Amino acid sequence: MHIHNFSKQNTILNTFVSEMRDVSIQKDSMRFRRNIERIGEILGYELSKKLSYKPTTIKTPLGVCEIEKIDNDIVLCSILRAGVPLHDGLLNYFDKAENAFISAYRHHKEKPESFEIIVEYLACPSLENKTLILADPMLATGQSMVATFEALKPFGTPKNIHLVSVIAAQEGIDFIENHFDKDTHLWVATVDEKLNEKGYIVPGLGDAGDLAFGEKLQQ
Ligand SMILES: O=P(O)(O)OC[C@H]1O[C@H](OP(=O)(O)OP(=O)(O)O)[C@H](O)[C@@H]1O
Ligand SMILES: O=c1cc[nH]c(=O)[nH]1
Ligand SMILES: [Mg+2]
Repeated sequence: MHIHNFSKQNTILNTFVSEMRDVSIQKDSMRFRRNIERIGEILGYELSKKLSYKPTTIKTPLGVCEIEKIDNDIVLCSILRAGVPLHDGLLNYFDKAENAFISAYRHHKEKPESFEIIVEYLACPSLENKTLILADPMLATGQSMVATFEALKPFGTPKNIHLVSVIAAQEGIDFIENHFDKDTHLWVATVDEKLNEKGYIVPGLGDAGDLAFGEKLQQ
């Protein structure tokens, strides 16, 4: 897997991530969602450098010019709920992309540290020979990403796959590397060192879905 971790470069991306982490700022849910969206825009721009391009002739009022334009059929798939603002950011740039949505949530069994991933809702176009961008801001254990990928398999085989996250745990990256093809790209704003006993990323930011959309009752 090709891992693109942008945290070592000094850019405004780190400011957006820091606002999402900061307990004195992150409770402003509009800013939290907007920061995920802005990160989606930046990572979308970065991943566009790995797409295929073809020369296109553009007619202006004064003449013609040759411009290299994206040649990929993109399907943008995000994992509900926290994936929604990241989806919006990516769709701001890949405005012609087809879209897929999948629900994946942690169902806690008797103990808080034991959970399974429940996939229920799935709406997806054909993925055959397309470029799949799979977006979820948090890559913790990696189980949601892998469960999503498995659920998408009946929809066809994508030509290339790009995974987009805001914060990943190294453990989650190690897990998904065993399930995705080695040509897969992971675009991530930052990588954190560990997970706690409940599978939350440390230092991380807490529960991204709750911060973006409010707390939910446990199922
Ligand atoms: O890598 P994993 O260990 O699978 O964890 C990551 C998942 O956890 C979060 O979703 P969550 O289950 O909190 O759902 P929500 O977005 O509805 O809050 C996040 O958006 C990922 O989907
Ligand atoms: O740290 C984590 C792990 C999973 N989901 C989140 O929202 N945060
Ligand atoms: Mg959540």
